[in-house]
Amino acid sequence: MASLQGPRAPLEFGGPLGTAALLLLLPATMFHLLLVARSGPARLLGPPPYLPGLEVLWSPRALLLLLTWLGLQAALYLLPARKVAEGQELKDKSRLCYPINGFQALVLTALLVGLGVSVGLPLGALPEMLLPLAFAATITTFIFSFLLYMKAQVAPASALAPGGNSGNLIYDFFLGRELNPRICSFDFKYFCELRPGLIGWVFINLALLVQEAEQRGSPSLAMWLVNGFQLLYVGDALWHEEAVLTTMDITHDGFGFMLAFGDLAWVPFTYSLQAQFLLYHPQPLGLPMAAVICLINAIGYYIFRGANSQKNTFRKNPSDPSVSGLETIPTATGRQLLVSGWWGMVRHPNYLGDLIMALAWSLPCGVSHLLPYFYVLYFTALLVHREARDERQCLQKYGRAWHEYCRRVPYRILPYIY
Ligand SMILES: NC(=O)C1=CN([C@@H]2O[C@H](COP(=O)(O)OP(=O)(O)OC[C@H]3O[C@@H](n4cnc5c(N)ncnc54)[C@H](OP(=O)(O)O)[C@@H]3O)[C@@H](O)[C@H]2O)C=CC1
Ligand SMILES: CC(C)CCC[C@@H](C)[C@H]1CC=C2C3=C(CC[C@@]21C)[C@@]1(C)CC[C@H](O)C(C)(C)[C@@H]1CC3
Repeated sequence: MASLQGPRAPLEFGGPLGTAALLLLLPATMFHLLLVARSGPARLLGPPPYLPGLEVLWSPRALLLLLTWLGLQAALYLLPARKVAEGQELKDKSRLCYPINGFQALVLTALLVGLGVSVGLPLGALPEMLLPLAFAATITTFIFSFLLYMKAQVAPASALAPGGNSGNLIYDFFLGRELNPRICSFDFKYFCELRPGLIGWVFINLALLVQEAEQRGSPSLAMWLVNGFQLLYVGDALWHEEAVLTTMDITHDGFGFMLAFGDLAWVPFTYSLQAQFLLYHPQPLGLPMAAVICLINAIGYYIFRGANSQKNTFRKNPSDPSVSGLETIPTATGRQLLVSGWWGMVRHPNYLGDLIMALAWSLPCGVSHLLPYFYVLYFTALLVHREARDERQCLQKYGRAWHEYCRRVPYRILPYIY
């Protein structure tokens, strides 16, 4: 099939071969982590304790639970929103509308789960279902991505993403062809990015905490910290939901296997790894160390939130008093680049804050195992790769002004180091 994207569009993730490998590697890694977290030695780099058969992985009950969860989150998405936000301008100069009711969905889900628990819903039984749930989520995302691929076949050219339309089936299936696949006003990518997986992650964490309390009388301090930090992260993402409309995922990437699997399977089942590890490998944690870890998380959050809010405010209204005094570089597009404040420190201060928080989420698990640090390692690789992708796109968008920005702010993520 002929290439549908420009002849100069570079292939990402190692092209068709790299993406074919990732189609297998990502689910395999997720299952490896789930199996190893509950094994005695919990060795990240060792073999899994056993290879589960279909009788362990396949459960109609788990599939039903997953579909009920997706249905519930979709229903909450469709509830009246406190605000409807406009997305970035599209190729055809139009803008899409998005409901801002993610935080409301989190609160309503908490109320519904609370109600369920009060009438006997066994939340503490969820950890035992993680393997079949992850399997159901994997199958569902393969089918979902296939449907998204088929839907893109009939989408107009203006609705296609800049990447993901190379003409190679595997590559395009992985990256995603359509930028904003929708049925009526229901936006699949926006829905998946922030709702079922992210909210599912905090409820899996909560179930692990409840199970720990059932096994040992009360949740450990380490489990409280991991739950608290990650709830703050998810609550923050939903509170600032509108900001996701300017991320690369929404404005640039198509919706295919990478994001569908990432949002619906990878996030809930691997981002809850620290809490999974703690349930099977309790770790002592004293108050002074807990205080230090809280401080690290607070510093990370302060940088992450400060940097993201500064850029979002500036992009929405450059004359807002909180950003109007900052130094900027003009670009040929009419947009400006911040060159002081957080964005004058490094070119991705928000990544730095996110990485500091990632470390704080792993530290409560002690230093006896590498496994709970998987998130820090994976996230560093993801953000370094993401930074390089963003850098390429910014260079294309801003040309000489971007070179000037790089000259004035030479470090990417970590001052004086990288
Ligand atoms: N937990 C997780 O798994 C993940 C979390 N994240 C987090 O998501 C958040 C969003 O990340 P992401 O979408 O990658 O990227 P950013 O929010 O960093 O956005 C990058 C864009 O910001 C704009 N920009 C860059 N430099 C400047 C500047 N100096 N002044 C003004 N605008 C600038 C450019 O777009 P333009 O000029 O067009 O506005 C650029 O394309 C981050 O906090 C990240 O840590 C990301 C991935 C995974
Ligand atoms: C499976 C692959 C290895 C890659 C999948 C990547 C996805 C898991 C991530 C891509 C960008 C993400 C973002 C968030 C979660 C992870 C994914 C989907 C985010 C919603 C987390 C919360 C933050 O506050 C945010 C800024 C809203 C994030 C946006 C990007």
